[in-house]
Amino acid sequence: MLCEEREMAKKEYVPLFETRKVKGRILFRCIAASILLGICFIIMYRIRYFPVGGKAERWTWIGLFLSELWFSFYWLLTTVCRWNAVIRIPFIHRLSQRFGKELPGIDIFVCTADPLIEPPSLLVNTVLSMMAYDYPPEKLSVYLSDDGGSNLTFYAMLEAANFSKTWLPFCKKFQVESTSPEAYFRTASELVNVQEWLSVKKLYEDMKMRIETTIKLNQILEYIQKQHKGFREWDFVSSKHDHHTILQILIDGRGTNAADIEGNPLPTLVYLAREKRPQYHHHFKAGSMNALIRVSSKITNAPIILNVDCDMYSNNSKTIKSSLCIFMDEEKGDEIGYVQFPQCFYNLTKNEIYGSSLRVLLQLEVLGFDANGGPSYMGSGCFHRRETLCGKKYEKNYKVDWKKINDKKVNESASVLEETCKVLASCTFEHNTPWGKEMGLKYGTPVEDVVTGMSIQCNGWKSIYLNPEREGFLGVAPITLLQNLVQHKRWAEGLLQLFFSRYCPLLYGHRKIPLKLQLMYSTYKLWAANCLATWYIVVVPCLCLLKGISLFPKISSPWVLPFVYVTFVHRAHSLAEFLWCGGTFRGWCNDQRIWLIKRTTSYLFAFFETILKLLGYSQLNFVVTAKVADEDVSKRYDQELIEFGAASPMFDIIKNEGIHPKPTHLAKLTLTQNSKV
Ligand SMILES: O=c1ccn([C@@H]2O[C@H](COP(=O)(O)OP(=O)(O)O[C@H]3O[C@H](CO)[C@@H](O)[C@H](O)[C@H]3O)[C@@H](O)[C@H]2O)c(=O)[nH]1
Ligand SMILES: [Mn+2]
Repeated sequence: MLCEEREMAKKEYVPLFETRKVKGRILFRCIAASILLGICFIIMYRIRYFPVGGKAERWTWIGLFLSELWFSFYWLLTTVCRWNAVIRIPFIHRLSQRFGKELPGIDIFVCTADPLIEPPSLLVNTVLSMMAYDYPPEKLSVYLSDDGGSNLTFYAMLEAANFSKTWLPFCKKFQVESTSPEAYFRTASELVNVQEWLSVKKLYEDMKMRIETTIKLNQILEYIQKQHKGFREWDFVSSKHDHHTILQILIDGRGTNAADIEGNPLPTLVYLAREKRPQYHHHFKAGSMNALIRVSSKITNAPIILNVDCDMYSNNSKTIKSSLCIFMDEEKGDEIGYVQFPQCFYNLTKNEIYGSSLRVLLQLEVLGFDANGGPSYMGSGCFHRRETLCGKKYEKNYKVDWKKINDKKVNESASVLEETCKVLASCTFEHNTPWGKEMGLKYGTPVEDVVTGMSIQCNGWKSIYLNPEREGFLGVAPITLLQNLVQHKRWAEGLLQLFFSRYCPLLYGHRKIPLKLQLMYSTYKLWAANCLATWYIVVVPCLCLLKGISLFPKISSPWVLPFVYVTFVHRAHSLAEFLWCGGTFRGWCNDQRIWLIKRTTSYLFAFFETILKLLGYSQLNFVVTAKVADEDVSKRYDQELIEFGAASPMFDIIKNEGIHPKPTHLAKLTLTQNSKV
């Protein structure tokens, strides 16, 4: 009988999302096979023609051979990433039909760390865009974690809470996209209703001006301070590194006071600055996320958590619903731990001078992850199941009863919650608990996202990648060369450290995730390790040319063919991929240049710092990427000029490198470069 019922249910089942295979994989596999053949010939050549002459010849030959072997191995890893690929298509209308009023609560976590390099006006836009999702407001809550512990940020949030009363009904009425006011007023070409449009725009601009003036003044005027009890908390704050927990529920979505100008309910909005004391490590973003997980569990406790960086505003009001199509699919949804959206950027220029769109990675390679267990967690634009994030292991036949989850109610008043939840965000709360290890985001690494995602997959969950045509989230890509290199150094270093830790995908993931996924993770974790072989190839053959040592076959020899073939086809394939992902030819050339620069600077520094850390000589650190720049810098960025900005040892390296051998060339590059090199 039961069996029959199940059969019936199966027949009626209409999926909420669909999986499609990416085309062109057979062609790719043929190309890969031909490159592999070429590599075999190169290896044969290296062995057969091993020089018998001088010592220098032999050693340089061995060095080159090892570099080539490394590159071949690395190429194999990248080929695994591309072997199969899938895309997912959610059916939002089916979700609404089927679940109507039974949609689950969503807690949105936004993290910020510093009001100077992550301006509150940017943050306000992110928060407003999140509050304006096309989703029942009583089921939506936005939590901000302020690691800067700044009353300026708090003030900006109050302004956001206030403006949301006008902004949300406006978005709803005119179906605004994007729901970030800044982005909307920057790009909206059509005036929906001139009067209303202008008045909301004016309200927004006034608010922005008030926030920016306050930031410039660097203090909150007295009359503003009187408007909210929360400001009094700062009377006891000595510095951003030394203060108690500040928790303020700015909008209590359950209350009757929480209504917009048209009387509709508003989402809950919470401000949290967790406790900080100099003697306790705060574990950067992972620490603040874990504090948010605990605090939110007592206030709204939504079963799904969306996490974004402070600059990543929502660009698509349907994003929550698309992600729910995955989680709530009756057949495949229950095994999904998280749904990741790509990190897209609104400030990219046409030819992406710094290659910061990560185009091929986000549009192609990650589809390979998805075909083999799921994408890595990328820190922003990711929907998690709360229990998965808290360390729950997947059990076969696990089923969520969405109705039951919806029924939880919290009765305490906002002010009681503010007091009772403080302890959850204190420095000592996590002592002798599994937080940071088995629960929540993992500590001890600057790439908490990657390791947390991988451990969720090792707990038996799958993940899914959604990349809708209209981007789900848009953020700020770093706009100077140094910012780019420093960001990549943080990533490469964090990833390599993981490779040498107990979280090495080959060991930690053994028998828990598919082998292919283990190898894909390794590709990223070994980014930094590329620096040595790259340096060798950049420097040694040139020196050998000067010394008359021959390392490659003569043009007339047939052995030259595999070298030419592999180089040419490999690069042509890379170009084709780049264009397929929507890039330009020049963009690809820029990407190649930045690729070489990164490999010889960021990765080199990351490599040696990892070794120092392994030996215990260096400490963990997280350099937050700036999200503002002065006007001149932005202008040069728009003109696609490389910005060197502050001095850095990384630049000394570029100066001496093969790409631009003459220092004068570098100076010229600074001033006049327009990506022609
Ligand atoms: O002590 C800290 C440091 C950072 N952050 C926040 O973490 C986010 C990411 O920092 P950012 O400097 O923008 O790093 P990115 O390199 O742009 O971010 C990517 O890489 C990080 C790991 O290296 C992940 O944490 C991010 O989610 C991911 O988007 C920002 O919102 C910060 O405000 C904190 O909350 N506390
Ligand atoms: Mn960022």
